[in-house]
Amino acid sequence: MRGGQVHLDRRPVLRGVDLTVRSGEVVAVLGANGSGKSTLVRALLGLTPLSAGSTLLYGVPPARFRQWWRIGYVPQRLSVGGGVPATIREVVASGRIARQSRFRLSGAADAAATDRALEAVGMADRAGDPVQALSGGQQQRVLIARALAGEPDTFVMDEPTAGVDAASQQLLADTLADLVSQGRTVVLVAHELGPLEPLVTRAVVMQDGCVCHDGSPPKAVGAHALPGHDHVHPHAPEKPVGPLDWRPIP
Ligand SMILES: Nc1ncnc2c1ncn2[C@@H]1O[C@H](COP(=O)(O)OP(=O)(O)OP(=O)(O)O)[C@@H](O)[C@H]1O
Repeated sequence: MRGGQVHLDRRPVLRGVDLTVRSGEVVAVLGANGSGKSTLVRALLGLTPLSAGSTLLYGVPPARFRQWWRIGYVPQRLSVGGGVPATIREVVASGRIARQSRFRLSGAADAAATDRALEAVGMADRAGDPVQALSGGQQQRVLIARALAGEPDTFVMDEPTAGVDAASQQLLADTLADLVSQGRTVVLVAHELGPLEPLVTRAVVMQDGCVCHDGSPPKAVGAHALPGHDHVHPHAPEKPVGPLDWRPIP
């Protein structure tokens, strides 16, 4: 992206962003609520139109880009079934569509990739269940599996671990670590990196529609020590008081 600007409701939401993601990088897009993280990744992919500047996917403007199988996008918001009754397996298998054509419909390779993706998110035993019956975190795992099934070169994931339990977060981290070791590229939006933290090679921090930091990821602090971090944790435990908090005076 060069000089990328986005206006939503006539309000500037991206204010001139320059960002080049190179092959094999694992980029974490961090920042406070409303700083423009989701808008940035959507605009990078051409899903949200720019009001100024330009963006290229593998060197091609989104409107002319034809190799969509190379990109696996995991949106932030759920609506996996889109209101249409569908099983988990059907949604995950739809991740193969960009690889299919009028001349080559679904085959054995598609079924195998769908099976691997279901396995990777721990959903193989529920493949026949309707997606509508799943919790938010489970639906998020289905969206991740859909992207995995497409076997893309680049994953663009908007808060892939939001609402996802710790075991599934670790499963995702292990799967991504494998893919990264094979040279895949990852761009992920996150509030908390959690188990994904060791994978991250570069942090891009958004603040009020601008990139305010682009470089090495913070060490072992998640997003909390970064500028612009001010989001609220409604369920954050109170600091313990009493005997547990007691420390000897040196
Ligand atoms: N469809 C829309 N119309 C108008 N304003 C929007 C729209 N979508 C997002 N915005 C505004 O754009 C700004 C950036 O939103 P965005 O979702 O990109 O932020 P974010 O950093 O991803 O936030 P969060 O961490 O809460 O997901 C916010 O102020 C938001 O209110």
